[in-house]
Amino acid sequence: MSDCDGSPSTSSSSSRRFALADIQSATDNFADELVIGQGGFGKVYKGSITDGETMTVAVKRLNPRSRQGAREFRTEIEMLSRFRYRYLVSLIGYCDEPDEMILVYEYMPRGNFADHLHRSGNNYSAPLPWLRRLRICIDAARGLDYLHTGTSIQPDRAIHRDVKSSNILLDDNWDAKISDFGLSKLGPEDQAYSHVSTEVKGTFGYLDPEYYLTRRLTRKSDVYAFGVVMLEALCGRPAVDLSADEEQWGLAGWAQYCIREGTVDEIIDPSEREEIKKDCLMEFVQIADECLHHFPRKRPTMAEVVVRLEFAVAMQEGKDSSIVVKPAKMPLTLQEGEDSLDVVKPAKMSFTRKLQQYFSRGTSGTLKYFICLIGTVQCI
Ligand SMILES: Nc1ncnc2c1ncn2[C@@H]1O[C@H](COP(=O)(O)OP(=O)(O)OP(=O)(O)O)[C@@H](O)[C@H]1O
Repeated sequence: MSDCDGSPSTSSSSSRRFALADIQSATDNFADELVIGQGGFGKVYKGSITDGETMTVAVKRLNPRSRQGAREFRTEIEMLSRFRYRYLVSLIGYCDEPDEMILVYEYMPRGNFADHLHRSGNNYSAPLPWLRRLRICIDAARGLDYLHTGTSIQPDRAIHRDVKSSNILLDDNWDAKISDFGLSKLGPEDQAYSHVSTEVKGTFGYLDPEYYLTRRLTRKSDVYAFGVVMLEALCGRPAVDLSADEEQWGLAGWAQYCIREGTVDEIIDPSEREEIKKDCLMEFVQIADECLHHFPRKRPTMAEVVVRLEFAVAMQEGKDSSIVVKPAKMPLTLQEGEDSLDVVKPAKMSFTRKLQQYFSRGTSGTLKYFICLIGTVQCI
């Protein structure tokens, strides 16, 4: 496959620019039988490119009538060329010609998380086991944490702005990756809580009410949307369901009401009800509830969410339940604008090892959290 002449029109030096003829041959000239999805951007095709070896890819072709348009096309290329990580879908290249805007991604054979949770689409076969749902949530949370905090090698930070279950894709091994960066915003630089003022964009059912009211976008809007995804994973219901009774139209509001009333058992996906262990359920529901906190500052960071979901997995697996680590109040003085960390729940001792592994990748935000946690654990 040959590169087009001319340099890319974005700063995407690490993504290839393809000729339209290459994409046409990869997708059998956009054959209908190769369509694997459809979003606001346009149709997505399964394709095959040969560059030395043959590789299966997903090809997203901009519908010229799409409202999303050229800006999001360029944002997607910019973001995915900058942010490369195992929990973010990889952009292989793009085609940018006068009448065509096309994105070429690694192919994710098991489709999106939403189809599996809501029993729709071609990829759905049987209800996902609870542990698989938990692990998918952890992978997605890691992807978002990376986006929010960067690393010492890759210091950029970003807010995704369209976190939802259909933007979590699954590979053959059920490993999950975040996709669809067309609405993402780079920055803010340092503080977990600093914001950018921007037009409200996203998807109904996942929109942070504070962002909607104030247009102040922070990473915590992604955290809110992630809380909705967690509820979808627990309940097997979509974020918005207009076929349900009126008070249940929005999953976030309905689930939070049930949590307050102590009736959360009733909204668990029936296929999971017998499977979920009680302490795991309590931890999971508490994390989701905190992600949906009305005040963005009170929501956890994605780094905290990752750690606490790992605790939830350990509880579900029933590992080392005799040794419990109980984090005390955080000893560090938080700087103006940083998130409160004193919401950490009791956790299991063996977990500190996993924590060390996790934090060894050395992101500044997560490292701070690790120091806080290790500094305060005590065995009981
Ligand atoms: N890399 C990929 N591998 C496999 N399937 C994919 C890939 N990218 C997208 N798809 C499939 O195509 C569908 C549509 O994707 P797309 O990102 O265009 O839309 P969306 O996120 O579902 O909706 P919207 O763009 O309106 O927010 C996805 O839900 C998924 O099922």
